[in-house]
Amino acid sequence: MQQYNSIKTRYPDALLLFRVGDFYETFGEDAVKAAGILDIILTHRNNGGDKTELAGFPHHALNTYLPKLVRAGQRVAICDQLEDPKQTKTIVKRGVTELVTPGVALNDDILQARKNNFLCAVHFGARSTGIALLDISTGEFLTAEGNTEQIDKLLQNFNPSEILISKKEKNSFAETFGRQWHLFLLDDWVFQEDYAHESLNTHFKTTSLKGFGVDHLHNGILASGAVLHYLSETRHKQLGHINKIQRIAEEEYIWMDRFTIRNLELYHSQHEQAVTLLEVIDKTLSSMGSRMIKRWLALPLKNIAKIKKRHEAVAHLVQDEAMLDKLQGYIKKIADLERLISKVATGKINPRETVQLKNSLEAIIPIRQQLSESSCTALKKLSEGISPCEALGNRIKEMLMEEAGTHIQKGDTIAPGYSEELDELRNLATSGKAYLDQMLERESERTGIPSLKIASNNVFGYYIEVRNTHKDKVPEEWIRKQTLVNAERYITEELKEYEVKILGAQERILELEQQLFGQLVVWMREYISPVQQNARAVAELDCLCGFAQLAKENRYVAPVMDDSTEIEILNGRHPVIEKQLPPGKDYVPNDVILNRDEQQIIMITGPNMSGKSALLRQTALIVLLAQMGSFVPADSARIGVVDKIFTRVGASDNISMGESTFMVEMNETATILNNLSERSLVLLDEIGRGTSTYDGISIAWAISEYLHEHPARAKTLFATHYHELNEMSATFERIKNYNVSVKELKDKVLFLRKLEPGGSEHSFGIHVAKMAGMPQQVIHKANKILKRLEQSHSSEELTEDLNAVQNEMQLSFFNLDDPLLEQIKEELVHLDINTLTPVEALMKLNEIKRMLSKNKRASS
Ligand SMILES: Nc1ncnc2c1ncn2[C@@H]1O[C@H](COP(=O)(O)OP(=O)(O)OP(=O)(O)O)[C@@H](O)[C@H]1O
Repeated sequence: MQQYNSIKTRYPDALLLFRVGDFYETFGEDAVKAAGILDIILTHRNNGGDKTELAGFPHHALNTYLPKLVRAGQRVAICDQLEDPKQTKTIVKRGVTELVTPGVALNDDILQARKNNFLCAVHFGARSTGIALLDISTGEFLTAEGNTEQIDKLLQNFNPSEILISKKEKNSFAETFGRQWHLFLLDDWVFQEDYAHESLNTHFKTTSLKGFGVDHLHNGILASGAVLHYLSETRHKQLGHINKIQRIAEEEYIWMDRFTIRNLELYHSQHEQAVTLLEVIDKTLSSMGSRMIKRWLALPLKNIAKIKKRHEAVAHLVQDEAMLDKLQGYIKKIADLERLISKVATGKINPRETVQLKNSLEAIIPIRQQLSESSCTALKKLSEGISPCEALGNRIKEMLMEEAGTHIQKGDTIAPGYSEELDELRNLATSGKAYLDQMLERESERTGIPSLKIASNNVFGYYIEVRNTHKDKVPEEWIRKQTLVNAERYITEELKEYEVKILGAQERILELEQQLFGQLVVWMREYISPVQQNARAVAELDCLCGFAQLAKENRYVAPVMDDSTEIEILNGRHPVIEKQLPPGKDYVPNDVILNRDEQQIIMITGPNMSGKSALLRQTALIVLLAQMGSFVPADSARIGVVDKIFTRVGASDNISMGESTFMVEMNETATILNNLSERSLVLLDEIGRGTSTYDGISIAWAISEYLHEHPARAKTLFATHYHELNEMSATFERIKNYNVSVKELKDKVLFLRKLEPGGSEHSFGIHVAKMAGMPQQVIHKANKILKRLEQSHSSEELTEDLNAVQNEMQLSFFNLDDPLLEQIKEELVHLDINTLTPVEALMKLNEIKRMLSKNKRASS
């Protein structure tokens, strides 16, 4: 216990698995935790009068229990015996050999094959925030810095399993990025410039970080240094596979903030059962491809040439079915090269995995051949990134048995013919049987005992067994060892000698096999870089083949990309909803045309459930798919490259942040309006519905007007219940009205789901309530109230009011004498100070401050 306590004090925040003989034991609080998580028995032992809790499991079950502990959020320190207990008379030396944490895991049972497992560090600087992300299982090491919104988006995209921050930043982190993350706090001194540079340069064996293009990222480097610090803290020393650090070049990818990522349900869904875009489009066959497609989805391209290259490859694969089949056949045979080569670096690869590595490299050779012969330049280019690593494959083939197992200690790993010494020893060990048979025959003849038997057991090794009837014929020199009911067992000098030889040979075989395998693994480290490169090429090819497969299965077409600012989608469909319609129901396709000169804002009205949201989302998803390099669900699509996609859904709940839903809605919309660009695509779904009707209409109107008048002329789809907004098209030339058509039957509504020019007259909310099975009385009453309301304040009156206001006071960006003053006045005039909470007041103040600083920037 003394030894245990001294080790435990060094790992106070980890659960310590303490190896005792064949068991891993946990004690005290750790035991209580482990017993709860693992559902194993909690016992007590008397520790000098004190009762200590105890729970343990057999050492060979580590791979079963360790993942459970880590998934439950535990950091687990594995404390092993560092010497052979047989060789020591005192207490066995023990030490922690690995600290496994949610973000630092190499064990296949903890990792998910088709997902990256990122460890992250975040550092708040004075002007920007730095982030570093590392997947130790693949060797990817990324860094970036930016404002908190950008960092937030990266956190959403990369979804790290563990985040390192300095102790003093704990609260600011939670306030800025939420409390859902698994944090680990580091001492403040870890985030120091000298220390970070030194750690990184020592690790990469460089003198400066210039070569990686990250040397200007001051805060990013601090975060990256913290990541490396944590790796050494967790006893990870062999990290040759982490051979570069890359900047996440955000400016190369479409900007989507976290609301958009969430609203579009790209890879997380808001409801448990809902299907995400990723689930529909991921047709990759390898884990490497699956991890890459997630990255492509998180970071869709803006560079037309790069996008076109992907489209070109997909088009080729769609056309050449035979090639697609062949390539996918080879991809299926390739194991997770990226993770296998990481295991080479960390020394954790086993013989079976090494053979898998060789077989995967063999499957790559025909891929390279196919690609290099292709007439498609994009595919041909991909072949150049593949290196056959023939020497590596050959060496493994020469050294290892094809059916080598997972445990080197079990032997049968090194192929015959590789080592003369090994072959001789094996001969000796296997020729034993014949030798024994010979001896048996000889002794039987000599003694005249017909039923002699040679066998062995753990107690006294090899023995000769003689049945009682022949006991008297046993020669004198045989030594009796055991008496059974019907027989006696003897050993002889010859048998003893033989045994020593055989056992010695077996021991030496194991030793030699381990030694040779160890040498092979060290030698393989030379190949880390080319194998990683191969892994990337296979992943990319897998994604492209997946896109081709997706296109073929779902009738997707190649989008035409250009650098105009127009979007023209003909008969576009929603990629996810179309897959979920019940049999016999077809998705109704629709055209969406947006541009900056004529049809900048489409105002879509239509009853609940008619398909407004679906139309908005499908437009964003089609753009996203196109810019990821995929074909799109439409008859045709021409897309001027988009640089930002914003989506906002009215009254989305965000109670966890402690803000009112309407406040959140307004905050989110404000972010959009402050970040518009000429290439932005804005989707507003029922913005304004989180408040009273008149408030809602007014806000929706003002937002639409702002978008229309803003010099960026961002392309916008605005779905709304407020048919009053249709009046805007009369005044604002680039706002066009459309409605999602329905057919009104006697007392029900038929959804036609076709987008048609023109507004709609009412909202049909009550029809939907009826469809939902609301009791008759409620429907009846609702209809009555609606009639009364319509009479007392008709929508025409409301529209007239709005128009009057419009004439009185047109929002303008340039015409007002002092637009800033006007804006601030607008902000404040409707405020009721008495009902304002302090937080709301602060936010208001912040908004005004932002206006001022924006104005200052614009004028300078
Ligand atoms: N074009 C379409 N073809 C076939 N089914 C569709 C289509 N568009 C939508 N749907 C179906 O209708 C359902 C409702 O669509 P959606 O949520 O877009 O309606 P909405 O008009 O936004 O409704 P609300 O105003 O209540 O939010 C979808 O879940 C989908 O099943």
